[in-house]
Amino acid sequence: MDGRAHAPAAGTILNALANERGAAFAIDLETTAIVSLDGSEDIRGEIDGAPEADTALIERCVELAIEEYGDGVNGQVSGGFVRTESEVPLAAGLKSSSAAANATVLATCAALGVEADPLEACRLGVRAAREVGVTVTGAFDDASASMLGGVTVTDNSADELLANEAVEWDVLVWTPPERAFSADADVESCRKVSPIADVVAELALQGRYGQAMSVNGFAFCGALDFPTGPMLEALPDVEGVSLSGTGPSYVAVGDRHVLADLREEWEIRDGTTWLTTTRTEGARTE
Ligand SMILES: Nc1ncnc2c1ncn2[C@@H]1O[C@H](COP(=O)(O)OP(=O)(O)O)[C@@H](O)[C@H]1O
Ligand SMILES: O=C(O)C1=C[C@@H](OP(=O)(O)O)[C@@H](O)[C@H](O)C1
Repeated sequence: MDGRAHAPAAGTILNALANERGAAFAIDLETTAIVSLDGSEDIRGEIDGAPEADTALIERCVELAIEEYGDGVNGQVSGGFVRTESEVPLAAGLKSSSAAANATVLATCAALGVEADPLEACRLGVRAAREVGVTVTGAFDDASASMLGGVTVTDNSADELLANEAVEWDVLVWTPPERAFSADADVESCRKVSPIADVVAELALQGRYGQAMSVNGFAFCGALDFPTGPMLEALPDVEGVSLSGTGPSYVAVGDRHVLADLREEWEIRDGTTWLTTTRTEGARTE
């Protein structure tokens, strides 16, 4: 019993580490999960190109999805194999963990021959992320953007969707070579910027996403000690620019020509850039 699914990565509008409200947008770079289910005792995970990386998240996603949706298979399925392939690096602030969890839950459902409700499937992946400790708030903001596409604004304390809007933007992403695991982020420092995060949440709920992003970027570069230089290179010509998640990537949105010029500046530094777009379609089964 095999299944395959894809889920997009995402960029940040509001980091939820300050007050548990977050906002994110899906981008056109994706993670694929391939799941094979059988009657074996255990679930084995593999991450393409990252043999040392922790596979607990995707293994727990398969396990929870079998528990939740496996009724019809009458004990024929107890274990299996899951493999992810990703266009974005892990722990770079581009929500690879949310994309991997969504793709894995949907691929498991496909293997079981079940069509899951997208938000239910998304909350299952968030539960797995909490259980294996790869998240601070559960990151329902990132997970819902990846599952539904477009922009989402959420309350991660209740895994509640506050807004979801399809947007068509050009997007520039820069990922430096370093990695920053969300679970290691300085949460106490992020909580200090919660009055600013409240303003960002209001801007996001009014649909003023670009301004929200830029305010978020300055606040969280300060809280997490990332440079504001890449933001100042982008402003004032872009619509919005921010540190994405807990870093180290930055994302900018705006006119494609402006982003192409900005890419030349960001490319002077080490790392990788992508000139891409938002995704209005979220995760999907093949
Ligand atoms: N493509 C992937 N496949 C499987 N697990 C992944 C993948 N990407 C991330 N993860 C899991 O999520 C953890 C990193 O999560 P996090 O620090 O939130 O990074 P990100 O910003 O990329 O989501 C990894 O240690 C790994 O357990
Ligand atoms: O673990 C978490 O609760 C979160 C991690 C951050 O994202 P990254 O995983 O991209 O760093 C942040 O943007 C998000 O709002 C909440």
